Amino acid sequence: MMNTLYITGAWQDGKGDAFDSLNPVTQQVIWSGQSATAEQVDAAVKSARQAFPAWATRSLDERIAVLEGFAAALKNRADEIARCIGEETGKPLWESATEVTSMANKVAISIQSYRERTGEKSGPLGDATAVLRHKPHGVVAVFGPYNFPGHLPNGHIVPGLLAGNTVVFKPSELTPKVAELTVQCWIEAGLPAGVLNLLQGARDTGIALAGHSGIDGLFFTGSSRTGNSLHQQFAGRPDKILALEMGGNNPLVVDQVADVDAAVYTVIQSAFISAGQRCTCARRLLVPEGAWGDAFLTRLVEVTSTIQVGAFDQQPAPFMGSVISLAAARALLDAQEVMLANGAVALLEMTQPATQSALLTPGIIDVSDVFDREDEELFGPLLQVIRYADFDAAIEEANATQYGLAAGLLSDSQARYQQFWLQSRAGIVNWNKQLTGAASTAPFGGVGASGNHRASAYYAADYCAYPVASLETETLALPASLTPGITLK
Ligand SMILES: NC(=O)C1=CN([C@@H]2O[C@H](COP(=O)(O)OP(=O)(O)OC[C@H]3O[C@@H](n4cnc5c(N)ncnc54)[C@H](O)[C@@H]3O)[C@@H](O)[C@H]2O)C=CC1
Ligand SMILES: O=C(O)CCC(=O)N[C@@H](CCC(=O)O)C(=O)O
Repeated sequence: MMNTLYITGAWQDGKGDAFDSLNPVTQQVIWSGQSATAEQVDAAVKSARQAFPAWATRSLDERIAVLEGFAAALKNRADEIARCIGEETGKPLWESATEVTSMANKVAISIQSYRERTGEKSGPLGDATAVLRHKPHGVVAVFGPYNFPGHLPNGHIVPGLLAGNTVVFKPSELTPKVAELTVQCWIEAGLPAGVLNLLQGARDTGIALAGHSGIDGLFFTGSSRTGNSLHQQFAGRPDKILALEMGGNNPLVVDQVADVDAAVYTVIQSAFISAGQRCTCARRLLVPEGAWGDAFLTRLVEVTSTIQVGAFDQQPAPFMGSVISLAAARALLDAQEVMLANGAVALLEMTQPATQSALLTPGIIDVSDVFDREDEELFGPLLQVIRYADFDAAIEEANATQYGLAAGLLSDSQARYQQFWLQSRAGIVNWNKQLTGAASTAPFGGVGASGNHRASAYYAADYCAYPVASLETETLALPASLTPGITLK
């Protein structure tokens, strides 16, 4: 147990509670360490503060060179990092590899976005020049979730550093090893000491970092519950920037389409990729009442029951790996049990083939007759079906959520899509495409309980810097005509 925190360019032991990271399928310990204490949180924030002026005043090209070095380090170690993601989260290797690619691609996309959204602009205004430039906030905390332990914190860290901020990174306590490897790549890229600091730990470490008076902002990806408590912690601090990317209870509406198998495939990609552990996953599938809807569901269940579930390195490769932990598996099974007790019908029951492994088989349950359905995100491979009488009712049901991250329609009718797009309240609205797999070249964020109007991905540049408007002229001179009431004698 050593060297798990990275502060002022040096690895050091955590002095707080000990914790382990487990392979969710085998329960083998793959990382052990101790969390940061409040003193170590303080040291990390001070380290970032000290490093800030020099990093912020480096030229953009110098910062870009370090970022490009980081992308190169990721590519050099791509197999090792993908393996680590697979081992720590349970994600199949093919999928973990795409996560590393997304991390490396984030660099070029962030540079383009920085130039386009927060670059420099100028033009004549009267006898002066009006200039728009952007400045970094200072020291920012980045909090990551476990489901994309590399890609999602990276989506805050890369644009944050590019803009000139220094960072204190607190990854999920369920994925400390991926975070450690990521920081090693930054070190290989030559990032100066103090510019990025790593604090390992769980909720208490997070609370200490979020409440530290020395941070200028916090960029968060995680659950709505944690995001809400951070928002409360930031109450009365309009001087600090808070970007919250949170969960969803995403609807996918199926209309009576011609290509049933294409619809089935798209539903599976939306609901069960990453074992249902994406914030964009479809949680509620809205299917028309009647014979066509019955036949569609029969086919969906038939194909879903053939989905291969297995360990991250199983060959041939599975489509779905495990959920993150035995505790998460238990909570999902309990939630299914409660819904079944409340009148839901299992079309395909989600099961746990082995009690000491977090592998779950995909489940589909019809909750149409459940009275007072809970509007909660169930973060796993459990899809809830709701039957609808007509298209207006489907849209009403789709919007019946406190969240507003993603919503989708599978339909052969453009007119229906236009209606759906106009009436949907969500930050991602797709037509005949899976809900998951959003592009980093587009903004990414939700409304309602899914976010606080600070979209990430391509728009992350916006919350990483603030605009400074200047009126400039090299010569200080009197105007041609003076304002009435002033006399210069
Ligand atoms: N909108 C988006 O971009 C995305 C949202 N998510 C959401 O993330 C969730 C899954 O990730 P989890 O790791 O379970 O999220 P989580 O909210 O449990 O944890 C996220 C981070 O916050 C920390 N944390 C937990 N409680 C805290 C507290 N009270 N104060 C400060 N920090 C605290 C955790 O240690 C972790 O680093 C899902 O709800 C999912 O929908 C995941 C990916 C993308
Ligand atoms: O952040 C980006 O660069 C683009 C958004 C993205 O990658 N979204 C993914 C993952 C979101 C999640 O964890 O759930 C997606 O839409 O599948």
